[in-house]
Formats: sequence, C-alpha cells, structure tokens
Amino acid sequence: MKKSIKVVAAIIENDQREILCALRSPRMSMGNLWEFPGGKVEVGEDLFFALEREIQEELSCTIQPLEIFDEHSHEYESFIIHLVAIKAKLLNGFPIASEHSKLVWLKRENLLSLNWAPADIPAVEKLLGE
Ligand SMILES: Nc1nc2c([nH]c(=O)n2[C@H]2C[C@H](O)[C@@H](COP(=O)(O)OP(=O)(O)OP(=O)(O)O)O2)c(=O)[nH]1
Repeated sequence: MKKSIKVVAAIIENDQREILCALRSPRMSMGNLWEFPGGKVEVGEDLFFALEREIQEELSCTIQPLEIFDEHSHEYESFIIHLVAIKAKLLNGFPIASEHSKLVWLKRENLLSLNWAPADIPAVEKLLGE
C-alpha cells in the first residue's frame, strides 16, 4: 500500500496581489518543480502551527495562517499526498530561500507559466478563478 502524507502549503500574497512560489531544488524530492512553500505535518500537529513552523524553518520569516483555501489528495507514483493549501500573510521578516533554488512573486495570471508539482494544480487553478 502506498504511504500517505499530509502536507501544508502556504499561499502568501503581497500588497501587489502577487503570490509567493518556490522552486524545489534538485537535491529535494520532486526536484525542479514549483510549489507553495510548506512541508509535512507531524503526527498530532495543528495544521496552522505546522505551517508556521515549516515557513520559519525554510524561509526564515514569520507568517500568520489565515484560512484553509484548498484541500486535495493526489496520488504520486510512490505515495499519496493530502495537500492543504492555506492562505497566509507575512508577519515578520522577508522570505529567504535556504532549501529552495528560487523564490518568485507572481501575479495570478502568470502562475500557470511555472512547472508545478502535480498536487498543486487544483489550488493554482482555484487561485486563477478568484
Ligand atoms: N511543501 C510542499 N510540498 C509539496 C507541495 N506539493 C507537493 O506535491 N509537495 C510534495 C513534495 C514532497 O514530496 C512533499 C513535502 O515534503 P517536504 O520535503 O517539503 O516536507 P518536509 O520539509 O516536512 O520534509 P522533510 O525533508 O523534513 O522530511 O510534498 C507543495 O505545494 N508544498
């Protein structure tokens, strides 16, 4: 049976209505694909707390999670992901990539120009329709 993982991902929007997109590095699993920054939820962990923790670890800044925007399961070849995309705002600091290869802020209409992790497509499409 395939392993199931629960992952939280932050949809962070700036004052210009641009959304933060992160490129997974070639060293990471699913390398060279774009994602919303975040990571795996630990057992028993609150989703918003997990998101704050992951963003602090990965981007060295503080966010405030606002609301769950989209939840989807996606079956990859070797595991099943339950991806919870959560809208969030920057509270302190500015995102700095430590694990990712690149961070970009994009307007909604440009989001589909990136090569997204397949599990993220429903959330990206929902953002386009907002
Ligand atoms: N963070 C994140 N991961 C995503 C997204 N879409 C998607 O398919 N994934 C996949 C990539 C990874 O296989 C998995 C998340 O693992 P991760 O490596 O980012 O999480 P983590 O920091 O907790 O991992 P770890 O190295 O500490 O074990 O989910 C997304 O939008 N954000």
